[in-house]
Amino acid sequence: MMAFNASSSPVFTPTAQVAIVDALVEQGWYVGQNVIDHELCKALHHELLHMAEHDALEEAGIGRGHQHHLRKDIRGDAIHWLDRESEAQRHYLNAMSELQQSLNQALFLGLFEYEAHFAHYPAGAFYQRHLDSFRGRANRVVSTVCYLNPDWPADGGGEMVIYHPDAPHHEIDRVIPEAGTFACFLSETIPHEVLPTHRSRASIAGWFRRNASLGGVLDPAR
Ligand SMILES: O=C(O)CCC(=O)C(=O)O
Ligand SMILES: [Fe+2]
Repeated sequence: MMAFNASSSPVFTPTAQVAIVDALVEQGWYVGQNVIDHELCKALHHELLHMAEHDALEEAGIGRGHQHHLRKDIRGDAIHWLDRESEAQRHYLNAMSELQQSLNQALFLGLFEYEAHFAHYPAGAFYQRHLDSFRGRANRVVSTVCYLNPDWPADGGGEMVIYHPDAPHHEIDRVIPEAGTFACFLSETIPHEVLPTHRSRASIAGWFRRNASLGGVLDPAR
């Protein structure tokens, strides 16, 4: 696995963290290009491709717990949950902890933990329009996506479409999954989808969560 030197550079560009918080307050979503350190993206991309080549990814499903099932007609990615097993993962997760603190200070969201998985969409895969959290479930509060693909071609497909919270068919942005791009949005209100990709597409999807207690049963982390 590619060694990654964490002492090299900060994960976020200095202004990004402030811009993310401001955008979430103002409009509920944020997209920035060249925001995540390129060397880090390269190391994380390498790690994901290595797992994809060695059958170390699991097919992603929908629903949690007993309701979890595969639906290739809804989402076609394969995933691996981040587990701090590499320096690159630890560096990324540490930056997300910092972002969590900024979000809590500015938005009083009471974010409690962060979970994230690598996602690999093979050519032809997509993820239909969805919300990452259901209103009132209070589990996933803020979603993040970090893209890992260098030199994504104009005809590569695989864009993430962000829709208006009050008009779920009204497109408000289309995000090219280029390495360095970071997206962040409120999980309960922002509908989004991944358009069919024409080539192998790599990303890290993550969620800041609140600790939701459901009738005394703690909502499982995943
Ligand atoms: O990869 C993306 O652009 C978004 C993925 C997504 O919506 C999800 O995993 O919930
Ligand atoms: Fe999503």
